[in-house]
Amino acid sequence: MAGVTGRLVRGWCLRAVRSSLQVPAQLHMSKTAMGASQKDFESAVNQMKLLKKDPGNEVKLKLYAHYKQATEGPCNTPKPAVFDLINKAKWDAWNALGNLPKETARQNYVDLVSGLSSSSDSSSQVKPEADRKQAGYETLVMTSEDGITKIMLNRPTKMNALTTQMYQEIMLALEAASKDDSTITVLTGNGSYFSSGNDLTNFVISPDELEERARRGAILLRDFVGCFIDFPKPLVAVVNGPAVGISVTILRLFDLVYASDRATFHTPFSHLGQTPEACSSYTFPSLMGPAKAAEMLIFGKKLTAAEACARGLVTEVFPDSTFQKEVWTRLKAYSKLPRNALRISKQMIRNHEKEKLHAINAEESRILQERWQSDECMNAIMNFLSRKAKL
Ligand SMILES: CCCCCCCCCCC/C=C/C(=O)SCCNC(=O)CCNC(=O)[C@H](O)C(C)(C)COP(=O)(O)OP(=O)(O)OC[C@H]1O[C@@H](n2cnc3c(N)ncnc32)[C@H](O)[C@@H]1OP(=O)(O)O
Repeated sequence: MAGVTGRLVRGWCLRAVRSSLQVPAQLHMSKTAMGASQKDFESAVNQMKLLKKDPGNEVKLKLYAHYKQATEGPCNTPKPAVFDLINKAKWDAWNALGNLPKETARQNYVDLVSGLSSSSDSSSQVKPEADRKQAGYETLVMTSEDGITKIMLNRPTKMNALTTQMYQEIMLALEAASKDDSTITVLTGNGSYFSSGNDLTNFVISPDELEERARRGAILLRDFVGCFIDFPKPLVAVVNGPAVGISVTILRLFDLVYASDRATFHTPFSHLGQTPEACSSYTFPSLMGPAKAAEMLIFGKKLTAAEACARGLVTEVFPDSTFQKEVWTRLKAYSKLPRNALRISKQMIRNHEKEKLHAINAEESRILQERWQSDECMNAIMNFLSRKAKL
């Protein structure tokens, strides 16, 4: 009986909404953003030889230390005499990396060099100081100013619900932000919502397409979340209003989460016949304990901003009336901090669990691929679309 209902629902969805969905090609982040290969490392070493501007002693020491760690592992030479100042500074820098894995050191070295190259490239170009809006996005507004790249979700009349095009544009925007000369990257929403999560019209498809679309949806989801796991710079969420679904679960992959006191945090996965994503099945219990995580992820309890802050999901809550002013003043000050130190510190905090997060992301995406084809999920989507069509 349920199967028949499911088939009817799927047929109804197609007829009722008459959507002409196109399936865009899947987008993959470049290998460099995912982890530096030996080739990336060698090319960064060669790039350093061509650098025209002296990056200063502090940076040179970091480069030295990461080069040694990447090629030889933890510091293995005797400590130089106290008066041998240069060699002692080099030894201290290398020794300070402790047991940092070779791969991480290699990635950090590549990031350091790429930061130096992009800042020397940018200094050779004449760019206006004013807000630089970047063209080419239909669902986002991307701007760069004062060392901050801002990615703003821009479907305010649909509460910034995430279409498949939007997931792809966000991935492109993150890739661009990871390589630009900004210090901090911010994600925020235009209008009253931060985001209402996955756009449920992503499910408006014909029954014979469902299996293939679910397969592609799972790849899209995995790649999308993967970009956040791997994002190399400090990433800040400016949660301007309510957040639903994946726009809540993804927050644990940000480095700072600032919320207006008007924001709410809602993950109604069970109501939609779906299951948690963006690694939240692991990150939420580890953040707030399994009992509180269950309340959100299994039973769909909606949290206020203050509650989300108490559970560690939000860094700080601001009154809505002063939210934008206070947050941007704070971020502008942070963006003046030494860029490479921020990046390296972020990576030191995040690298420990990266591999685990990728594995969890893959598993959650696989489970959702099955869920999307279930009658429970299709019935829930139909309920939403029926209300929308005022049937
Ligand atoms: C085959 C499968 C392929 C799938 C590929 C996907 C790949 C990645 C998947 C990642 C998994 C993510 C999961 C989630 O995020 S689960 C959460 C999903 N979101 C919701 O359930 C929210 C649904 N929306 C609402 O409940 C309400 O709209 C809301 C409470 C957000 C606001 O209510 P309000 O009454 O204030 O406003 P309206 O409902 O009138 O909204 C205004 C218009 O915006 C449209 N809208 C809003 N949110 C969504 C949405 N999420 N999906 C689609 N449309 C949305 C709403 O319909 C109104 O539109 P109209 O003016 O045209 O009626």
